[in-house]
Amino acid sequence: MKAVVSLNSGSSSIKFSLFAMEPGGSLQLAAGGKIEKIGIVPALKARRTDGTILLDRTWPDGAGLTHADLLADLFSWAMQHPLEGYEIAAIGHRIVHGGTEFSVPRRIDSELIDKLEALCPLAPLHQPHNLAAVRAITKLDPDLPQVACFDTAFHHDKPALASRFAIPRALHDQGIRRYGFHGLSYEYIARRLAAIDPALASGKVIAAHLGNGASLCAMAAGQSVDTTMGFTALDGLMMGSRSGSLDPGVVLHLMTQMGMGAKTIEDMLYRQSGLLGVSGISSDMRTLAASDAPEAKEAIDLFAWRVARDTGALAASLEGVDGIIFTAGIGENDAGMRSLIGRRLQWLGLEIDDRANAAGETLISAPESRIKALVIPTDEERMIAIHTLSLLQETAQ
Ligand SMILES: Nc1ncnc2c1ncn2[C@@H]1O[C@H](COP(=O)(O)OP(=O)(O)O)[C@@H](O)[C@H]1O
Ligand SMILES: CC(=O)OP(=O)(O)O
Ligand SMILES: [Mg+2]
Repeated sequence: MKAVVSLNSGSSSIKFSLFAMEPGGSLQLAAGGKIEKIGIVPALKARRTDGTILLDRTWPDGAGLTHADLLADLFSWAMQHPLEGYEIAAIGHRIVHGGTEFSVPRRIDSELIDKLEALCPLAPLHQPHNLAAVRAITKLDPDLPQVACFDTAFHHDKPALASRFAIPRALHDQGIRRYGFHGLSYEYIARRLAAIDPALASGKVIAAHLGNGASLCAMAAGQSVDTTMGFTALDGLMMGSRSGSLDPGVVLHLMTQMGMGAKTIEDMLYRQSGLLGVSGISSDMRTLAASDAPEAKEAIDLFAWRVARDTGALAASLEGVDGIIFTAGIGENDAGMRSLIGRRLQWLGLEIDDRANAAGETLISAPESRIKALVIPTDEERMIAIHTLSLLQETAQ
């Protein structure tokens, strides 16, 4: 049977899935897995949908292994152990930055790769890894169709005001504007919410994608109207190792008063800040949650405070809010964090049902809550596969 493979290189993880193309046109997950904790202790797990473990590996001394090293390992394993019964028809990739030019999925060719390469400085934790995977596959099989699915695309049509920085117009015209990211995740959440709670999906919703990268998206009737990330995925919320929004005066001070160069500042803001910088312990929320150190607690509290503060800002963008959705690694799994955020949003009328929250149910708000809260696991890989398949079908016609 023909299949589509999705590759999603995040900042701390590489997620992958193989979807069988069913005769009726639907996509059936056949196998999938992830490499997580890249840069700390990488761990790889892959399993078939029936639960059979295909691969289970950790690299205890692998803090220095890059996305490219781990991808090379994964590809060489996949070449030696092809899933019997499946013929790969195409590979879809999450490409974090599409810039001003790319707002719909595109078939990848060398010209597109060159244009996307130029955007690497705007997403140093993602774009180089995304393109490294594209190139590695081109080398293995130059004729295999590959499709780029952009994280920025979902936000492309948000209102003009939400796309503009208050800087000279000419810079906006040159592309220095608020793009927004995690779009494949939000697109998937919008679709799932329409199936789970259509009335809520047609209202005003704030989705919180809280993973190693973290952002919020304000959605009106399933469309993005505002989001916390901007020109780059450094903006907005505090993240695993990223600072999130920062007074731009700090950057000027670091340069002019402390003699720091651009590369040093980039490393500090992207790789040494966020949960890692504030705790001094780890960028990984599980490690902080298990720690007794006051610095770990402060990092966790700051994370929750920043989420609550920006939720207030997006509620103002939306002029109201009917529901909040938690998703991604922290949002889906960390009931303690959801509870901390929930408490800070009581003023908005949110009442978390502690039992439902601890049990990891879908609806975690209490019946008397004025706004709903839901936990919906994201599936960027499925969204990538859906786009890849529809592009294949369009070009085949
Ligand atoms: N059970 C859990 N409890 C708390 N945090 C978790 C849990 N599982 C994963 N996380 C956190 O989720 C984050 C990774 O999220 P993920 O969405 O997988 O990252 P990426 O942005 O790399 O795709 C890490 O901070 C990790 O500690
Ligand atoms: C855009 C972004 O931050 O992605 P991730 O959460 O996968 O790092
Ligand atoms: Mg991610």
